[in-house]
Amino acid sequence: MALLLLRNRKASALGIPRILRDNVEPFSLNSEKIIGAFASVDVIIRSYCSGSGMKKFDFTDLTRPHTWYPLARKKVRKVILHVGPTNSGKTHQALSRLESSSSGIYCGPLRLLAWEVAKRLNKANVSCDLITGQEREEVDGAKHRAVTVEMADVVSDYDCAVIDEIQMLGCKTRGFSFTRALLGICANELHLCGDPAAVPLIQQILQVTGDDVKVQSYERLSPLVPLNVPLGSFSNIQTGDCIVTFSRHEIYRLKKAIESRGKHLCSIVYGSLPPETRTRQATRFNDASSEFDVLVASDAIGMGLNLNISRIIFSTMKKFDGVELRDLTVPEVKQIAGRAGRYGSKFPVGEVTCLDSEDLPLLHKSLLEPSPMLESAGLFPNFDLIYMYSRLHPDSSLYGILEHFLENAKLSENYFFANCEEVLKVATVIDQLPLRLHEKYLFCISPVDMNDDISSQGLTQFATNYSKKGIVQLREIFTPGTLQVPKTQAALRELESIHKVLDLYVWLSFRLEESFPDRELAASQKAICSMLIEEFLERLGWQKPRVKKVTPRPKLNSAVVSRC
Ligand SMILES: Nc1ncnc2c1ncn2[C@@H]1O[C@H](COP(=O)(O)OP(=O)(O)OP(=O)(O)O)[C@@H](O)[C@H]1O
Ligand SMILES: [Mg+2]
Repeated sequence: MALLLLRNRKASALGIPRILRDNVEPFSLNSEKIIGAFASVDVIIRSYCSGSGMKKFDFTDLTRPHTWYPLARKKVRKVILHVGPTNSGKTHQALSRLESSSSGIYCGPLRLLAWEVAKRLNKANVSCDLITGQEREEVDGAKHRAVTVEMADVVSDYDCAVIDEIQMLGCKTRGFSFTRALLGICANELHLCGDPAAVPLIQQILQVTGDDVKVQSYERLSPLVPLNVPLGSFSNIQTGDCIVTFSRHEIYRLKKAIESRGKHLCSIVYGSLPPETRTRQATRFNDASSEFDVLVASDAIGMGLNLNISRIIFSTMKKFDGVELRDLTVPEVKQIAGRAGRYGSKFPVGEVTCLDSEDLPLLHKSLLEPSPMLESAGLFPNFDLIYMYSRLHPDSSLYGILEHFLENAKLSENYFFANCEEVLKVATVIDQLPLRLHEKYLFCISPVDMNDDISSQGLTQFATNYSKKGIVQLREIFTPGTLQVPKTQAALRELESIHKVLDLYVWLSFRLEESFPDRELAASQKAICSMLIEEFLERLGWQKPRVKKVTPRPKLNSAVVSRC
């Protein structure tokens, strides 16, 4: 096994799932900025706590979050809400405006969407950087950037900004990053794309900012037809079908069941596949000349993506949400179904059905119902507030500070406090280490999956080594040259986890550059992981007994593996 596991396995029992995972950047942790910001924060604290006119400042008062972003508040932003059903051209319209702007930023919920946008802008000769928690692809002279929403920049001035899938501000875990982008981005024009269910809440939130808000409504560009007959049997699968399920085990089972009939080959997309593997699988499905003409996917395809899907088939209408097996919600059904028959794809009409007839009534009902109106948006204190609070309570652990915020935070009715259960779990581990507050905070918001043993051990090992030596060599936790094509599902799962640890190293290397010096090695090992996973996917299931016409891709070279 490539990872040298922790001696103390206790840490792995602390599960940190995916909450504030995709790198929240409410505070840029680069040393110069930290010192500068801390100095100004100290001035604020002194001014509140010194002298006879001392006034007690309540740092847990989060009722006026729009005041956290003074740069954005200097402008009256022209906010355009592009709302309508899926596949109605909302994002397209906002991107057209972004393309013609003198400078701009696109913020999306998925790396895949940010990639798509950077590609589109660069193709249109508008130089555009791609910035996600783990990637920085900078283009010379670029004045535009496509980012994942957690990387939204609230300290620069843009001509135009786009926040895609804005209804996600109601998401319990990631919502606060959308709120931060909504309140904090400083731009002349701010385009928000999403579900009409978010309109009243956004209008209410922006009442206090003084922005000029307009709503532009859209209709679906091509029809989406709910079918009255279920798929019934896999022998009815056709080219362009996408079958949706929510467990990894089911995805592999369905791929095998479809391919064993000898008519179709399946690409697969699910959340824990490395993002680059997901992109290649989706691209291969989209490519009309590829033999991979069917897609088996989880709801990882559910947001904003443009795929060549003719028919969505729900293999189930239930999903395990970490607590219980529940029915899919109306927005989930609409989002997923909305991937069929995208305008401009080779399928002008989209269809949607279920595998079993008993699921059809819920599908039909969900497609007819409007999404429930959003009532509040996520909020989380930025690092400045946490730091200020810590200065007044110097003995508090990060866990203690966060817990205090959680219990005492005062919010207006438009907001809810982000679910930070998972961050608290990391804080209990990190608080054991002799680290400064901002370092602890950084590890707490890193993209670690503490539900995953290997991933959580990776984080603990990185933080422990960092606290002891100030430098973390990748080789201390990872032995290059030991990666292999997985032969079993368990080995595949392990390789996916190793990919997550390498991804975490790369994430940390962008924030603690000198202390995590092996970014290139980690990135190259990550690439090898995804190639090996793809190798596994290709070997899996039934293969047509003839020469395959597959798009050339780098062959796995064992010499490369052992050299790295
Ligand atoms: N005016 C247009 N001209 C050409 N293509 C368009 C136009 N409007 C939309 N499209 C294309 O139609 C497809 C769907 O558009 P878009 O992605 O903007 O929809 P959307 O409303 O954002 O959907 P979703 O809610 O699923 O994100 C895209 O491939 C887009 O490029
Ligand atoms: Mg869109």
